[in-house]
Formats: sequence, structure tokens, C-alpha cells
Amino acid sequence: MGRTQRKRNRNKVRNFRTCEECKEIVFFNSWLSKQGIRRNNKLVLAVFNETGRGVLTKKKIRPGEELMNLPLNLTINVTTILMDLQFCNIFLENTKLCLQHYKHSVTFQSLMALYLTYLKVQGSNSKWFLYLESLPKEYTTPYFLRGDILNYVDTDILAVISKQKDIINTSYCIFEEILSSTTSNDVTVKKLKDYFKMPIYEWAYFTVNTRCVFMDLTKVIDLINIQKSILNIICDNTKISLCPYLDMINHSPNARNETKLIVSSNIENIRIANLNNVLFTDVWFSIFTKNIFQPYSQVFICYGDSHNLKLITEYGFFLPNNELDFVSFSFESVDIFFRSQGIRLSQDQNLFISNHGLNKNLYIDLKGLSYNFYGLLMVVKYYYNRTMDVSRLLYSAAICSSNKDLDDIITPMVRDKLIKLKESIRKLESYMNQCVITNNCIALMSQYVNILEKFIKC
Ligand SMILES: C[S@@+](CC[C@H](N)C(=O)[O-])C[C@H]1O[C@@H](n2cnc3c(N)ncnc32)[C@H](O)[C@@H]1O
Repeated sequence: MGRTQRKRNRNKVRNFRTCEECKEIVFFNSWLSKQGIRRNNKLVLAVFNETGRGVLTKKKIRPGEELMNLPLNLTINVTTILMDLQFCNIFLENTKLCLQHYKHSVTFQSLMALYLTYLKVQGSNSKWFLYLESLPKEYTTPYFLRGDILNYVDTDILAVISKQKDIINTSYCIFEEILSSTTSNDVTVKKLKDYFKMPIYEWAYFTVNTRCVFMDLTKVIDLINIQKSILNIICDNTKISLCPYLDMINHSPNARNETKLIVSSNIENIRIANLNNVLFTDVWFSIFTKNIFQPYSQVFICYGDSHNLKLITEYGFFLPNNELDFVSFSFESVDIFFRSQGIRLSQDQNLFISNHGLNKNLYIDLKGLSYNFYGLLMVVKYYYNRTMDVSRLLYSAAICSSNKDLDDIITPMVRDKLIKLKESIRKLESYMNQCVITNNCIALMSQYVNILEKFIKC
């Protein structure tokens, strides 16, 4: 086949457009090169019909190939924050003893979000300006849904949004207090006091949420003795990092990849007080793929095994035919249903249920009842049956086989859930100006309908 024919064939099936001529991307690419990124030269940024912006390979990629390799100082991680003394002074030069007063009170993700707003306020004076410009302007997680639409969204989605709102509101208030009591005279800090508003903080929070990668720096720096550093205010670990360009790669559940921190031998357990940028010019963060990618196809990585509830609420997208999806039921709602059917669990049954953890992880997926749900129904049906030993049954293979008698106990509850789901989907579909977020919620709720209908039919 000649070159022209090959090109024609390629064009016929194109499901993307490259963005090599887009000004923002040209600037971003040349900034990345100046900062010392080493990337596979087969890769370019493109916009795909199915997934939006992502990474395209122009030539075949084979298992074991490195996709890119970033010097540590081209990523925004815990050391970036600790080495930014003006930023740290927001907390250290303060009328409040912030490190004690706010000890363990915010997540590292929240601190990263504050740091992003601090970088953003610096505009083109920041080293990260072109990176920040390359980021999406808005996100498609249901957190951003309008209040009236939320009335029809499934309770599982609402529960995640509610947790996110809690974390974001609490940390926002804490940062507002800290900013109002800082005595730092730094110009950027002064600007940040006016600039720090909820919408920009929410944008920053979801930038971190949707784009961070796992990066463990515990061998490189001493993160045990942190009492005198601003890390004293965080309540979890610091193992996330923003990695320009790497964070342009979209997710596929079939992708397999590995990351590696390449560190020269003399860099080990550095104390926070001794951190400096030069040390990290020789630490690299590298990502390899274990897949084959054909020429002119999209390159994917896997963000972790994820069901759609997680994908839509944390990342803002939905994957059709996701085998990992499930419909969950709280023990409280199941117990209310039992009572409505005249089933009252005795004290002994309740004790058995909680001792065996059968009041948690109650769900139905495409394969049927979860182990715990099955166990719970066994307790309901056979606990007082002298010919059955429920404890033994729980640990035997019998638990996994389907049992129509047990399924039938909860069929009315499942039917009821189906009616509610379908009614909510109908309401959501009737909204004018459908957006990606509502469509994702509808897609997930329709998947729940599939799962429950399959359960009833079996
Ligand atoms: C790490 S970023 C990847 C780059 C991103 N597409 C961009 O334009 O900057 C993660 C985000 O990409 C999108 N994404 C990732 N994988 C996807 C997929 N398989 N389908 C649709 N969107 C996807 C989601 O919006 C997600 O929050």
C-alpha cells in the first residue's frame, strides 16, 4: 500500500482532530520541553469524538514502552508546596498558631486546591501559568448540578455529592479564616485574600480530584517529622501529585500501566528544612504502558478499577457496559422493608447480623446478590430452622449459588426501587438543555434499572 492510500485509509476512520495548531497547546508544548519533560515522540494531544481531549499516538506503541518521564520539579507535589516559602508563610506568619489550631483538620487534596488558587492568582508571573491555562475551565462531576435537578438524582450519587460538599465547605471556611488572620505582607498573598472565593476553590478542588496521580515520595523526604511544617494541618497522606501532560491521558479499564520514581542514590529521607529544588532535578517520575496501541489510536491508562458511580462522581464521565456497577441498599432501608412485610428481626438475629458484618455491603450487581445480602436473607429465612446451620452455610459454597426463595423475599423492594428509578429518569430526561452531567446521571440510573430488571427476571 502506498503512502497516499495509507493516509486515505487513516483519514476514513478518523475519530479525532489534532490540536497541534491550537495556540494554547503550542505554548504548553514548548513550555513542557523547556522544563525538561522526556516524552515518547510518537505522542501528540488530540480531541477525540468519544472522550474529548486526550493523547494520540502517531506510531505503534508496544508493551514496555515508556510514555513519558517528568523531572520531579515539573510536577506539583508535596515538596513543591513545602519549598514555596511565601505560601507556607500564610500559615506561619499568622496571628493564630495555625499548625496547632488547625492540626489534622484538612485533607492534603484541599491543601493542594488552595495551592492551585495561590498559583492561579499569580497569572503569567507563575512558573505554572501555561500549565494552568491548559486545564479544563469547568468540570462535569454531579457536584456542579443545579439544586432542582438534584431532586431526581439517585441517592447513591447524592450521598457522594454530600460528602464532597462537606469536605469542600469545611476546608474553604478554614482557609478563609487562615487567610484573614495571616500577617504575611507578600503581594500574592494579599491578592489571594480577595481572589479566594468558592467558585475558584471548587474549580481547584476538582482539578486535583480529576487529574492527580498517585506518587509516593516517602522514601525521598522525611514525612514523619512534620509537626513544624504546614503538613501538621493535614489529616491524611500526601501521596498525590499533579503531572502536566501525563494528566492529559484518558482512562480505559483495559489499560495496564506502571509508574516508577527514578531517584539517584544520595537522595533519601531528606528533612523538610533541607528541601531545595536543585536536589530534585535528578528525580524522575516515569510511566510505562503494558499495552499495544496502534498508530493513530488513543493512548489510555487505567485510573484504577472503577464502577460508574465513582467515575461519574469523581471524574465526571460514564463507561457503558461496566461490569463493576452495582445497586446498593442500606441495612436500615432493608430493615424498614422487612417490617413492612411483617418480618421482625429478633435480638439474636440482629446480633448475628452485626457480628458477621451482614448489615454492610448489601448490593445487587449483574451477577445477583452480594455475599452479605445473601447472608442477611439466609438469617431472615433459616435462622430458626432446626435443619439448617446458618453459620456453616455462610462459610460454605452454598452461599454463592442462587436461591429463588431468598431472592423472592426482597423482590417487592426491588420492584419499588425500579419504579422510583424509572420515574426519576423520566423527570431528568424531561429537563430542557440536557448537559453532560445530567446525561451521566441518567446513564448510571439506567444501568441500575438494567441490573435490577435482570435480577427480577432470573
Ligand atoms: C486526567 S484527565 C484526562 C484529560 C482530560 N480529558 C482533559 O481534557 O484534560 C481526566 C478527565 O478526562 C476525562 N476522561 C478520562 N477518561 C475518559 C473516558 N474514558 N471517557 C470520557 N472522558 C474521560 C474526564 O473528564 C476526566 O475527569
